[in-house]
Amino acid sequence: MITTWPAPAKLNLFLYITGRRPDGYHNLQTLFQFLDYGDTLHIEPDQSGNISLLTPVAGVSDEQNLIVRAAKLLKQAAETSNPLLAQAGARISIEKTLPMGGGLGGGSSNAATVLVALNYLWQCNLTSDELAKLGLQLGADVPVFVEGFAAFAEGVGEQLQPAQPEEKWYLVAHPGVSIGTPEVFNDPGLTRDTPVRDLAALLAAPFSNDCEAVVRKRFREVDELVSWLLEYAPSRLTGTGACVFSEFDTESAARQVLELAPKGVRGFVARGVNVSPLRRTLSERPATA
Ligand SMILES: C[C@@](CO)(OP(=O)(O)O)[C@H](O)COP(=O)(O)OP(=O)(O)OC[C@H]1O[C@@H](n2ccc(N)nc2=O)[C@H](O)[C@@H]1O
Ligand SMILES: Nc1ncnc2c1ncn2[C@@H]1O[C@H](COP(=O)(O)OP(=O)(O)O)[C@@H](O)[C@H]1O
Repeated sequence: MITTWPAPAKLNLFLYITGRRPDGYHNLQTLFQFLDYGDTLHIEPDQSGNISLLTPVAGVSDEQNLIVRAAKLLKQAAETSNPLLAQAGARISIEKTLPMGGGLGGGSSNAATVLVALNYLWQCNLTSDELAKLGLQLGADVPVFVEGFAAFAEGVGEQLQPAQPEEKWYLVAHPGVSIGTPEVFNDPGLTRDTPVRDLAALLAAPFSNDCEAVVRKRFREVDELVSWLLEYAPSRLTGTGACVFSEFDTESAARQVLELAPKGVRGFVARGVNVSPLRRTLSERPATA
């Protein structure tokens, strides 16, 4: 039977870089919230022993695709305690809506959805925390998508504590450029020494993103988009970009600004949600597949 699962986007409502680890990764303090908007995966479990992706993603080979890598990783991990899972297979297709390299976490969200969905469909019985730990091998953002609650994150993004930011409406705008995460983290001009603060202090201060200055400097398109949006609402970069978001109290206020968007700017309006659409979908399914 084909089953359908959401892979939502995330926003980094704030993002501060507090240091660089010996392995080159950066320590962060960031506030994640999900959007009620994203990709959709269709997954048909079978007994073929194979993982097939029926809809290749442009520019990403199947071996590199986080969808396929997540399915193989789960199968390998679950087989060690249940050899019957050697027969487990799946046919997966994706309706890709989220821009790649957009700072919306699309690839990480795809991986998390595959982990959560196949854990359910194959009845692997891994806990969310075990799945999140597996997911971290695929990307720093995967654990928050697996757990599925809005969270304050530290470490490289894997130390999570639940948070309840206000669920605002967002206009998310894409300036038409793709930005690789490593490109931003390798920039010599990046602020890497923001002092560590506790969550209460961070919530009380104006929210900002330490990546924004270098991204605006490197990409004129992002710089112009932020300047334009700031005329209407509080606006900033998500993750390492390229997307920029503006916050509004109502959907109609966000839509009014989207209608005025300059040529070349694509965008959408979505609600911020503290329980991810993936978690909601899972909780609505029968206890066993
Ligand atoms: C910084 C964030 C904020 O959400 O940016 P976005 O990618 O969403 O824009 C994420 O944590 C990114 O997570 P993710 O996209 O999964 O990154 P990964 O694949 O783990 O790492 C890609 C590369 O970025 C750098 N990197 C990533 C995360 C981190 N905390 N420090 C780093 O220095 C490393 O060079 C790494 O090789
Ligand atoms: N299923 C997938 N969807 C999107 N990107 C993927 C996927 N699998 C691997 N990738 C790779 O991950 C990179 C980051 O993509 P994405 O997560 O969408 O951006 P970001 O981390 O900026 O939010 C892409 O440029 C692509 O090379």
